[in-house]
Amino acid sequence: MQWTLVIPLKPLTRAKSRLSDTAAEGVRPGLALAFAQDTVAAAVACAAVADVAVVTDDERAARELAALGARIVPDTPAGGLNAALAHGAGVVREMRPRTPIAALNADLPALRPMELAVVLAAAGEFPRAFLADAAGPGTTLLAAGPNGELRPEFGPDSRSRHRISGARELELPGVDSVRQDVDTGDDLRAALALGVGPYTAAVSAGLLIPGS
Ligand SMILES: Nc1nc2c(ncn2[C@@H]2O[C@H](COP(=O)(O)OP(=O)(O)OP(=O)(O)O)[C@@H](O)[C@H]2O)c(=O)[nH]1
Ligand SMILES: C=C(OP(=O)(O)O)C(=O)O
Repeated sequence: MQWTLVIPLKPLTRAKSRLSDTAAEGVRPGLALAFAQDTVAAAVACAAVADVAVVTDDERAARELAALGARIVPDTPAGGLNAALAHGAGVVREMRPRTPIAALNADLPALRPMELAVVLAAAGEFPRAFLADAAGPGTTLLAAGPNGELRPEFGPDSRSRHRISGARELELPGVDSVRQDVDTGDDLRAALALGVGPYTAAVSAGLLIPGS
């Protein structure tokens, strides 16, 4: 099965506010972009992925991520993460009516293409499925098969929201890189320990991260 991924990215100057104790205000936009670049590069390199659509209004991110092979979808004026994902999924389905779709967070700097392929193969067994984030209460990937709607419920407690919505939770060993999103300094240390991609490695080399 060949998937289309929908990756949401808010304007870089507003991104990653919970990293304020780890990265100064002037550094956070570049760090958020680096996370997205490593995420998109790994997604594009995944054998199970036919197309990557990034939903963003950020011009710099759009330029850099298009250069990696992503299709850019302008954000919806409705605003908010779930509206952006539903909008992106709608645009994708207009172009490819029966493509399976997976929403993927843009903050997975350790993402490995092989692990993403394992998660997508498992997701393909169910009409809707999701993967919890490494911290536990969140979600990093939500998938819908060829005939299913995404119905995203990202945000606080999205793991239980996705479970309640009827999506199947994927419990898989060996897919840490798909679960390790980065919201806090501790998350960044965990991602660096897994091994991040080249964009995040370059930017985080300039940060003094205690404990890393
Ligand atoms: N296109 C789009 N993406 C969004 C929007 N809100 C959040 N996102 C993206 O959704 C993912 C999770 O977002 P959040 O956890 O809310 O924001 P964040 O920038 O990762 O972190 P914080 O600022 O610390 O909350 C990230 O990839 C964001 O860039 C939105 O309104 N539009
Ligand atoms: C929006 C989510 O991600 P984050 O952990 O980045 O807030 C989520 O887990 O639903």
